[in-house]
Amino acid sequence: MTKEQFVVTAAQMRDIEGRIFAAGMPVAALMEKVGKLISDSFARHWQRLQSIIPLSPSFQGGLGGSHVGILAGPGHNGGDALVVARELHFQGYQVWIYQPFAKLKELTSQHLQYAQSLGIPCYQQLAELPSCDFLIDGLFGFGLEREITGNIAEAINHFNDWNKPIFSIDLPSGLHTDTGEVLGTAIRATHTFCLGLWKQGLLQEQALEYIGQAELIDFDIPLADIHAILGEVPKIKRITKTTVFDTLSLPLSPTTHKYKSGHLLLISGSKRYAGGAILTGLGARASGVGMLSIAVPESIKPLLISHLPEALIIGCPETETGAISHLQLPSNTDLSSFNAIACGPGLTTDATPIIEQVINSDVPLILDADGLNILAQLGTISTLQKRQNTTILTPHTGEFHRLFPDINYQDRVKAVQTAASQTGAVVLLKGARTAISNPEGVVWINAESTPALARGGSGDVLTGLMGGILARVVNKQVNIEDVVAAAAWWHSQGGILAVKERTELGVDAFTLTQYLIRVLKLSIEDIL
Ligand SMILES: NC(=O)C1=CN([C@@H]2O[C@H](COP(=O)(O)OP(=O)(O)OC[C@H]3O[C@@H](n4cnc5c(N)ncnc54)[C@H](O)[C@@H]3O)[C@@H](O)[C@H]2O)[C@@H](O)CC1
Ligand SMILES: [K+]
Repeated sequence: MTKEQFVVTAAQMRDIEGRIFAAGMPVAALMEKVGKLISDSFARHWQRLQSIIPLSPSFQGGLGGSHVGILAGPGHNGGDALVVARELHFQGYQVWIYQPFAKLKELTSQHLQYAQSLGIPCYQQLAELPSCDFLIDGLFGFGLEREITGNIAEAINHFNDWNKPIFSIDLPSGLHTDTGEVLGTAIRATHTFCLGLWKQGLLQEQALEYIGQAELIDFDIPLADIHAILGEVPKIKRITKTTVFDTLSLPLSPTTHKYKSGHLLLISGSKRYAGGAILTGLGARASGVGMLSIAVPESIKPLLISHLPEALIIGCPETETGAISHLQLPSNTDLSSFNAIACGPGLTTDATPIIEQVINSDVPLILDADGLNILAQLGTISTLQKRQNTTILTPHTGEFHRLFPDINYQDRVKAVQTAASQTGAVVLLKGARTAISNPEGVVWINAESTPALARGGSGDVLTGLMGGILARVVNKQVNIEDVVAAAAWWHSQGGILAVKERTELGVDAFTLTQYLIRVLKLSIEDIL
């Protein structure tokens, strides 16, 4: 595993840190190292930002004219900030410190004393602090243990109102390290320098409006110490490019043939929602699946053929409302002919018999959209107990609530873990930070995405893409949650690339399908 994949709580980080100190690393030396890494990273951002944001009227250009406000708290987060203050001072920035606390930890107090001896102005009263071009927030890190109130809360709100770039050290002060909840009030950072390992709270949706652009500052925590606390196979992980490429099974074997590259059956679409079937098909196309069959109502078969000439389109008898009434597979074919089935987009809830049929089959199955709505009507847990083979559920929040009305989804990580353990399925809960859990509670979080994907049809593309990957690799001893994670990552990276080229408004679901192979190509080039 790479450092980028680990996710820790405050307690775990403290234990990991404790091992490093017990092994002989001096606390002060580590703080020094971290402070230097932060100031270097800040300097890189400063170079970029000074050219694009309006600076204070007194700004003269050059480091000396750039006013940096350092917000220093009472603990070691404040200590980090004070090391940064000293480093930036020596690099030539004009630095001011805001430090409103009466009592500081020993090391923090020493750094403050030295900074003051260098002539760096230090203010305890907010009103005395001059206006700054940038702020560095070291008020609280993972040691925040209760709500922020009084003059500190007022100061945080005041800094947020300044509308200047704020660089938070470790995490924006005021966020709960594990849940991302705002404890009273919190700094709205434009950048967050997360120290050492990703804190769980930074991957929670409720934190997103506060963390801005987040980056990991790697300060060389030994892997042995991480594994000693998180276990050999950590429970909660962040999806990265490396994990995805381990799962995609590339390059192809030179002797492969189409059936070795998987056969996927998509069951999707209705007369009313024909587009869902097309988008699911185009998502599956990008997966490189060897054989693609798509079951749709007979009346939309010509439309599907025109969009996906490579696929076998199976026209099925339809209900009066234009939904598939029952599957009519070609002769010599039954459901066991397929490596995977993905089912749901555009079906309408009139397709109940189809869902019952695929649930009763012994084939790896993805249920999405109306597939999930029908499952909820049938009774989620009792119905899935009948399943022998892999099941993947891909709800958005509304569908999740219909499937699992008793599970509180405020803490999304806990919610997917509970849903997966109750059903035996792998559950993916869609959102700005999609979370995926297997029944044993192993969780993947997709930490990079774009709000541009919050559009109709985007989920259909994901279902097709995931179905195709599943069919390709399901017989290759992969973990099912890794397949789901690979699809989620690929889908959102496609969206991110599309935003770069077309803006956030330019990523309709069809356009997204056109970016999937492009982003894969760029990622492969990046890895090689
Ligand atoms: N984990 C590591 O290995 C490293 C951690 N470092 C830094 O150390 C930080 C953690 O340091 P600490 O444990 O000292 O914790 P913090 O610096 O996050 O803050 C703890 C202090 O704040 C006080 N406090 C907590 N909640 C408060 C509230 N609501 N209102 C007022 N005061 C409150 C506590 O009494 C304590 O004095 C990290 O976030 C990081 O910045 C780095 O120095 C180097 C390496
Ligand atoms: K902070």
